[in-house]
Amino acid sequence: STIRAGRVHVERGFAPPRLVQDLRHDVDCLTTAGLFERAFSGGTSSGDDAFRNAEMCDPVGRDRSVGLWDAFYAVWERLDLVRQELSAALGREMSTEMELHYVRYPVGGYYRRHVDEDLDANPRALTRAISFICYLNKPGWCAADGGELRSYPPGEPPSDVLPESGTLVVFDSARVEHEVQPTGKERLALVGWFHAPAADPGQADVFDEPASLPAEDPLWEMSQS
Ligand SMILES: O=C(O)CCC(=O)C(=O)O
Ligand SMILES: [Fe+2]
Repeated sequence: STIRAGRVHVERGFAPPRLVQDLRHDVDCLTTAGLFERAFSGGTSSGDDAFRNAEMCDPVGRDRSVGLWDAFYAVWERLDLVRQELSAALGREMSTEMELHYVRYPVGGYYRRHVDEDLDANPRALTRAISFICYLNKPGWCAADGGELRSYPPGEPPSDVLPESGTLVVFDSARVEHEVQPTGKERLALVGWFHAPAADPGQADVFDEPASLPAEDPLWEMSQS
C-alpha cells in the first residue's frame, strides 16, 4: 500500500552486515579492475553533468572472474524474492531479468530531482516498474553525513531516508520523484529496477485496480491494424 500511494517503502537490515561487507569487497575488486565509469543521468546528459555526480558499474555483464560472485548472487536471490512478493501484491507481472548497477557517489556527489521512468518521453513495451536501492555503506551513517534519499510523494511533503548500511528502499519508478542530497561521505549502493510490460496508455495509474478492458483477443487486435 505504501508503494501504491506513491511513497518509498523502507526495509532496514534487508542485507545483513556480512553480506554488505562482502558486496563492498565485490565493489573494491570491480573498482580495481577499472570497471566503474562516470554515471549518465538519462535525459539531459552532457559531458559536464550538473545533474548527477556519481560513478557506476554494471556487475552482471562483466567478466565475473573478478570479484565475489557468490555475494552478488546472494543479494540477487533476495531481490528476486522481493520481485515475486511485489508482483503478487500489486497484481503486476514483472520480468525476471532485472537491471542492476553498483553506484558510488564521491564526497560531494549528488543526483538532482528526477523520476526513473518517463513513459511519455521514452515509450517502450517493457518499462522500469519498480525502483530499488540497497545501501552498501559502512555501518553508522548519520544525518550530518548528508546523502539522504529525498522523495516527493504526490500530494505530500517530501520525505528523507538515510542511506544506512543494509537498508533497502523500494518505490514506483514512474510516479515517485526523488533526489540524492549532496553527500559528505562516499556513498555506495546497489541500484536497480524490476521491469514490467507498459500499462495500457489509457490507464492513468498503472497500480490501480485493473480497468475492465476486453479480454485479449487476437482477432480483435487484428481488426484494429
Ligand atoms: O542512491 C539513491 O538513493 C538513489 C539513486 C537514484 O535515484 C537512481 O540511481 O536513479
Ligand atoms: Fe532515481
